[in-house]
Parts: sequence; structure tokens; C-alpha cells
Amino acid sequence: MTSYVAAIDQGTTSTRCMIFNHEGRVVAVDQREHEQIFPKAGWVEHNAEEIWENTRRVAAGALAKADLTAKDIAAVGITNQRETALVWDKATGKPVYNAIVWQDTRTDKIVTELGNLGGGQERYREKVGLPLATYFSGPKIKWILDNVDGAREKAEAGDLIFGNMDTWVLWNMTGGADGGVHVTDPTNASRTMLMDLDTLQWDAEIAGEMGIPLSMLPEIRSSSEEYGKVREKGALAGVPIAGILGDQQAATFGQACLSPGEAKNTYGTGNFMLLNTGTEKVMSQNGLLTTVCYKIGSNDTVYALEGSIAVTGSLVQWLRDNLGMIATAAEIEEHARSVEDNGGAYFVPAFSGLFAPYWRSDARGAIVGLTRFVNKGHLARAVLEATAFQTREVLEAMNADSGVSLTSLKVDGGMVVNELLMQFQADILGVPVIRPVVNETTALGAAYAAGLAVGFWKSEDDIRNNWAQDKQWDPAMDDARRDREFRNWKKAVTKTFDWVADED
Ligand SMILES: Nc1ncnc2c1ncn2[C@@H]1O[C@H](COP(=O)(O)OP(=O)(O)O)[C@@H](O)[C@H]1O
Ligand SMILES: O=P(O)(O)OC[C@H](O)CO
Repeated sequence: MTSYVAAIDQGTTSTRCMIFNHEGRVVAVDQREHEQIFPKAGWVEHNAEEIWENTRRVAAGALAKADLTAKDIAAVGITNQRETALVWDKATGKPVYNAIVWQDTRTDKIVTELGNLGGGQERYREKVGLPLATYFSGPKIKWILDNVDGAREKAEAGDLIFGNMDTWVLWNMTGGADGGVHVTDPTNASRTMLMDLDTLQWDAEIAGEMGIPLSMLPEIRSSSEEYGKVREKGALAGVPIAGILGDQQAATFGQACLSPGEAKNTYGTGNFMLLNTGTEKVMSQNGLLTTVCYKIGSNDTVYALEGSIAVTGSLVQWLRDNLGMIATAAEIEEHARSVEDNGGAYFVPAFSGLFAPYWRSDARGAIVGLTRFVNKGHLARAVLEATAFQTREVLEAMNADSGVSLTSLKVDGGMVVNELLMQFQADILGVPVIRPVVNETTALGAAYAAGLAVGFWKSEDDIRNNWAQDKQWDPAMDDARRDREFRNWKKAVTKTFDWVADED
């Protein structure tokens, strides 16, 4: 009897395998962190072989914890940190360079040069829905081909292939150099800058401008269909791999945001708010991204507007790892509760420049409003508040682009256990914030995509019916204070602009 579906969640800081039952509840989870490699200021890399090894181990670990075998698993779905780019040799399976992570800013010159060809930051937006920015995969692939010895020649000869982490995991799970399937889905492909949002095919013109041979790129299939079976002799051997969704789109699916106008906000390493816009592709006028939300089998493509914030939970990690100010992420709440407010301090974490709605790669982080009054508690608050303020900026852009005002916000991700943050979020947005019972919506969304493909779940109604609310926070801040705080935040943001000059 196959009573369960598994999901591999290959995230920025860790890789998880989760097993779900038919009610969409978590049966087992296993997780392993991988190294964050920072070779230079602004550079962020991952060792893709370490990630693949972790994937194998967590798959075995989750099954063992649940006392299950591959025979109990109907299908496996893959979800992943998006944009992170890897190029590898298809004959040996060896990466030619570490994976370049979405947060990495090394491609800023490439991005400026491409913009200078005409159209600036908006050069490709009409086709791909994205502004030209270091965030996306295309410029990262170009950097690898331009900078790794012999890579361009090998790529042109057809020996090298590209993938985001979904493709890397899928290729290895289905046999690697021995017949691995080289496939991605439209949610991931829509983050490369190389996919046409209407045709869901690679755009030869853009790939040509970036000097990327089309032969390197994976085939784009739907987000929910059988791509192959797990080939390697591992825990999940023989199980069909039947779902792929980029992690933020997976969370949208897992949160049952399946109708136009429904949105979720995920609080992880960064924050990502997605609004389902149905089969309509809304082009943002306010600094958001247009992206594929999901494509289930042969159904019509569903699109989303997205507000991406680069640094939220990772600011808490920074406080822990770089400053040693807290021993665990959870400790930040205790410090923040020791004071009434931020004491006048605002922390703008523009560590990777600023993403939505600004798209300023010349910005860098700043703490402003400091006086001798400010203590550790105030800084802890400023760190948490930065997440909430950035979320309000994105929500305002979303309301302006869609013409619909969101009346509540569904939330999930690692930071939403922080009750002080959730209350402040509701206060600063002025709308209720709602957390579901299953907070692991990313893995759940990938499991749903896989389970739908093999008939384990029959329709999207099963997903809607499985969703349940855990807790709601209602706004309690008066309007005058809300406006003052937000005004101060916006002023603080302007202090981070123009920090990195071209010659840097
Ligand atoms: N109690 C907490 N308060 C604030 N932030 C937290 C708390 N617990 C975890 N975090 C943050 O949440 C993030 C982890 O969330 P997660 O959803 O697992 O991230 P990802 O999927 O991006 O790897 C980390 O950046 C961590 O700093
Ligand atoms: O790994 P996460 O959860 O931080 O998500 C990263 C995003 O997919 C980047 O676009």
C-alpha cells in the first residue's frame, strides 16, 4: 500500500526530506545543513556534491524515522531554492564550479553591461517578467562560462549542462551520468531570465545575448507529471518523481492559494510574497516580479506576482553567527521583548543590495538612528522589524499592481514561530496575519504536485480541504504610530542607496 508522498526540499541553508500522509500532515522529517561558502564580499556559493550527498541521506533518514520503505511512497516531489545556478559535466557528473547562490552579487557588471545594450534594467522584462538583476540564473551561467577555464568551449561542444538545484537533484536521482533526466519545470525556468513567459520555452535571443548555448539548458516540462523513477540504489529506489516546484511557488501551492487574488508570505532566509493572478500574466509597475506560479500537467499555466526580499531570517543568522549576539535564532525574541520599542533604531539589511520593490544593487546594509540609548534589545527589535517593514513595502506594491487590497496575509516559514514578529507584522500591515497548522508548506506543495500526478490526491479540492488555520494575529497598533514607524523605515532605506560605486 502506498499511503504516503515524500518531498525533497533543497533550501538555501539545508536540505530536508519530509513524508506526508493523505491529510497533508507531516509523518517524518530529516534535515541536514550544508556549508555556506563566502569566497569574497558579496559572493555566496554551495558545494553541489555536498548537497546531493545530503539529499540521499535525508531521504534515507526520513524513511527510517517513519519506519517506512520505498514501497509505502506513492511519489516524490522536488522543491528547491530557486535561481542558484550549477554547471556540470554530463559525462562525469562533476560540477565545473560551485553552485552560485541566488544571493550572490558577483554578476553586477554583467548585468550593467547587458542593460547598456538598451532598455537598462527593464531590457528583458516584457518577455521574462523580471528586471535585470544579479539575483537570476542567466547572468550567473554567463559568469561561469566566462571565468572557468575551458568551460565555454566544453559547453559549446555539448559536454556541459546547466541546472538549478531541482534539476541537479532530479538528474542525480534518475541515474546521473548513467542516463539522468535533464529536466526542469516552468516555475524554476521562469527565474533564469531565459524563459519566455508565454511559450514556456527558452528564448534563443536572450540566451544568445548572454552567450549561453541552448544545448546546456534542461527540457521544460510541467510542474506535475512523472519525470522518471528514482534509479540510484537508495532509500527511495523505484519511486516515481512526479512534481517540481521552486520553493516559493511550492509554498503558494501548499498554502492552497489556488485562486486568483490569494497570497502567501514565506519567512525563511529571505521573504517571498506571491499573489496568484490566475491565467493572467500581470506586468508589475511597482518593482514586483511576474513569474510562473505553477503548471499542473496539461492545465493552463497559472501566473503570480512576486515580491522577493533578499534578507530576513538570514539577518537573524548574521546576528548569531557573525556578531555572536544571540546563541540561537529563537533567543532574539527574548531580547526584543526586553524593550518596548526599537529605541529609534532601524536596520536596513541590504546585504545583497535591495530586491523588491527597489532593485538597487548599489545599496548596502545600514543601521540608522543610533544614540547611546540604544541597547541590545532595541537592536534585536530593529532586526525583527526590518522583516515586517520590508513585507509592508512588498504588500503595498502588490495592492497597487493587482488593484485588489489584500484583507489578510497567510504566512509560513522558519520565522513565523516568532510571536513578537507576527504581532508586529499585523500591526504594521494593518491586516490580520494567519499561520496554518502545517507550516512546512514548501515541502507540502511539492508533495501535492507529485501526489496529484500519480492520483494520490484527486484534485485541487483535496488541497483546499487539507488546509487548516493554527493562529491569527490582529492589528493592535494605532494608525498614527503605524504611519510614523513606516515613514521612518522608508527614510532609513534611502540611507543605503548609492553605496557601491561602479569602480568598486
Ligand atoms: N524564533 C525565530 N525568530 C526569528 N527568526 C527565526 C527563528 N527561528 C528561525 N528563524 C530564522 O528562520 C530562518 C530559517 O527558516 P527556513 O524556513 O528553515 O529557511 P530556508 O528554507 O530559507 O532555509 C533562518 O534564517 C533563521 O534565522
Ligand atoms: O531557500 P529559501 O527558502 O531561502 O528560498 C530561496 C528562494 O527560492 C530564492 O529565490
